[in-house]
Amino acid sequence: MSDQDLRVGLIGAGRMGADHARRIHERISNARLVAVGDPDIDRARQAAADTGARAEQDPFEVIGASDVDALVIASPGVAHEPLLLAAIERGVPVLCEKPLTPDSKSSLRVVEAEQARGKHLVQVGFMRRFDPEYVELKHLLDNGELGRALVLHCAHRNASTPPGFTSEMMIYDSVVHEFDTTRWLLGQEISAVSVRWPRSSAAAPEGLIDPQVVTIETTGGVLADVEIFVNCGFGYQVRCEAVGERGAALIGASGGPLIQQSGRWGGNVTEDFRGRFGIAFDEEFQRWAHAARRGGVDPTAASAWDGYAAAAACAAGVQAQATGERAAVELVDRPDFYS
Ligand SMILES: NC(=O)c1ccc[n+]([C@@H]2O[C@H](COP(=O)([O-])OP(=O)(O)OC[C@H]3O[C@@H](n4cnc5c(N)ncnc54)[C@H](O)[C@@H]3O)[C@@H](O)[C@H]2O)c1
Ligand SMILES: O[C@H]1[C@H](O)[C@@H](O)[C@H](O)[C@@H](O)[C@H]1O
Repeated sequence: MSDQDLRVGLIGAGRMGADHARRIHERISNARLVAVGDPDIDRARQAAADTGARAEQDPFEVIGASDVDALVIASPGVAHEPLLLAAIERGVPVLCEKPLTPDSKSSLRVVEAEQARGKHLVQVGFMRRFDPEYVELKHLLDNGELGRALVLHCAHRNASTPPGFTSEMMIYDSVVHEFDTTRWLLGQEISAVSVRWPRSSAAAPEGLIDPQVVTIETTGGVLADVEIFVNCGFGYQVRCEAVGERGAALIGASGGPLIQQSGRWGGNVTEDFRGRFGIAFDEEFQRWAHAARRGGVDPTAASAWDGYAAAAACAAGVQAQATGERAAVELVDRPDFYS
């Protein structure tokens, strides 16, 4: 620990926030956790325990604290907008968990507030951009080894959903990752979204149609299909196969080492995102801490604009889900500030 450390305030101390608290305390160099804010003070205390950080019930106390140099927001997506606007007003760098906000109008307000402040302060926690396999896939696409990309086949499976998880959340909380990876991998915007579904799994909670199949169209003429299955029961899987004119590449299909033991042959499936993307989260946070110590954001991470563009695709996805019709994505012109 040194006087030069980035002093981090964490907001939201649930599953993700508690994991980020440990990450900052144990693995991120030149950063230390100084405050944790959560309306559920017990959770704040639990996440702060053994880190030397204090716990606050009012998240805005953390945002306004003079000993906080930078913020991590890990409250639910519906709570992000007011927290982000307060952080931008204070002028501190913020790593906000995905989604930036659940809908495109509120995401646009965040983008406008950041522009008005005149400084890049917000980055969005689309951690797949830091996953070694995704990085390699992007490299293959960028250097043309697969030829021009034509199709992406994606599968996104969660073992189960927390209480209150809605059909819309399958889009703006889950498929939002594929909206971001599609834009990032291809360097193209999303132009339209369609959603269809097979018969629902008996394991789907009441009111949820699960799985669903989302089709993404891009401005460059690529099609991506996404199987989103959030109560698959067996674990966490995220796969992406890119098919190009001269080859195809698949990531996320291996389950680590091939094990033969006690009548069993095969690999492992991780329980949740913490196992599958642990390295990506660490890399994301280390680079963010480095940039935030200089008062800015990591240029390789998703910006507020990327968060807004993903939210606009989510809006089309939610509309397509409700109407059964293909929905076009409505996006404002990209300001020079984000070029
Ligand atoms: N990148 C990933 O793979 C990944 C994985 C899981 C969650 N997330 C994201 O992290 C965020 C949190 O998700 P989670 O699964 O930890 O949720 P969670 O429900 O487990 O925890 C959320 C916490 O935020 C607190 N909270 C609620 N309203 C708040 C407010 N206004 N201000 C501050 N705190 C508030 C709750 O009391 C709770 O402790 C979401 O944005 C989610 O999409 C990202
Ligand atoms: O909030 C979580 C998280 O973003 C996971 O990475 C994703 O797989 C889940 O579907 C989502 O609900």
